[in-house]
Amino acid sequence: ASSPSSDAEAVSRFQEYLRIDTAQPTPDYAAAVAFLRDQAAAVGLEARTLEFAAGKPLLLLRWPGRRPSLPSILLNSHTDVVPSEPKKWEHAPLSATLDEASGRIYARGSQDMKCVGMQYLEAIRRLRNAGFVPDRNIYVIFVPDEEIGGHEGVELFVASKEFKELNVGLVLDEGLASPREEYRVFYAERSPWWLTIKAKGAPGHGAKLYDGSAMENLMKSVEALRRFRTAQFDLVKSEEKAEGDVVSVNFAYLKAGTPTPTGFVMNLQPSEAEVGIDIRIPPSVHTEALEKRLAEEWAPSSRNLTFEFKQKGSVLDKLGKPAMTIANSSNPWWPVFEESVKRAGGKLGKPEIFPASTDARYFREVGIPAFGFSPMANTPILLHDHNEFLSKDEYLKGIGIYESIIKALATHKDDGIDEESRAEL
Ligand SMILES: CSCC[C@H](NC(C)=O)C(=O)O
Ligand SMILES: [Zn+2]
Ligand SMILES: [Zn+2]
Repeated sequence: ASSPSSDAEAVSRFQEYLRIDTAQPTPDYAAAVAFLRDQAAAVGLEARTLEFAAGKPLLLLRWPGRRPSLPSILLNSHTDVVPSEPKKWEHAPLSATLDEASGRIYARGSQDMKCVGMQYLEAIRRLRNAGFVPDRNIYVIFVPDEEIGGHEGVELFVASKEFKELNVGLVLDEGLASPREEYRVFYAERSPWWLTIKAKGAPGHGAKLYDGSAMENLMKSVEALRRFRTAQFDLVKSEEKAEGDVVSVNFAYLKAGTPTPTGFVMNLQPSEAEVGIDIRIPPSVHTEALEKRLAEEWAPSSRNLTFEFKQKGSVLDKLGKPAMTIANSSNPWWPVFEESVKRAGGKLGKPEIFPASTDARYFREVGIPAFGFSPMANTPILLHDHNEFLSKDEYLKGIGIYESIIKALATHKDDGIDEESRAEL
């Protein structure tokens, strides 16, 4: 159970974690893992640091269950965060300032997703203090590199023998804050495509109108992609489709021109131009069809354009079907999860497709069910934004929610989850 003094301690542990600079592209993973190992020791969990890529540690914690042959629960969080523009924040993003008047804790990672990692540990601390012993093994992992695609983090972990030995039955990973009273829960996600389109073209005088300049070639692509973007966005605005059910297109950067020490040459049409694009594709959309449009319509070689994928995620399982976790009672884990949230006083919205990307896709791809969930209600969605914050009270409420979830998931019942194990007995 919580008390005012234990709550204050939990909040200051959260702030301590937030103050460790794990921003991409140079996250201090060593400091994060050292801090988390201390936390794990204090909670009484076994710890192993695994390193599937040099300098990118993955911390694996274990709370042994009474019946270790049962499928286990894996609680995932990533230790890295996205960079920030400190000057544009009200409180420095590494300060983890607790604004006394509003109760908000400002920090990069306060929503995405240092909150969740620490809430898992705090919930386990409370359950252990109350004498609870899980039936299943409970694993907690703190993983690197999620924000840059997870290739040297969870992608390698899922392929490892260490992972197979865990016999994972269900994964919990990150969700999103909810401005409403209902928590959001996610059963699938869109595929991430990060790509560059490069244009070449004839250089020339800035006063001359001519066809085939690099900028003209590129802007035609940008215009076509914008038309597609508008059509998709209109479906969301008219509430015909949810955010996770349309293709999103956003421009990350534009690069062109001939630089000078003070700016750019203005009367010279450049011979090269480039745009960076972030595209997210729902599981229901055929990526082959989109790739065809990319090659023929958005970046045709006939207009001197080339494209390159920087990230080309897929959300397909081994059979080539969209990797989705069933979020109804035909998946025996679902009612256990759903009821445990309710029991702790939480309300759950309708399960959704996550609009961005998470490491959960790597687990779903190998057939392991995964729910995306971050218990932050009554909170604006500020991940990757300036002034990311989470209120102290929501943070503490989330610990109680995880206490209930972990307790329920850890407990073996005759609910269909452990049919195979029962047959063995
Ligand atoms: C392509 S992996 C990047 C992961 C990141 N996840 C979140 C939740 O912000 C994203 O969607 O951009
Ligand atoms: Zn995240
Ligand atoms: Zn993120």
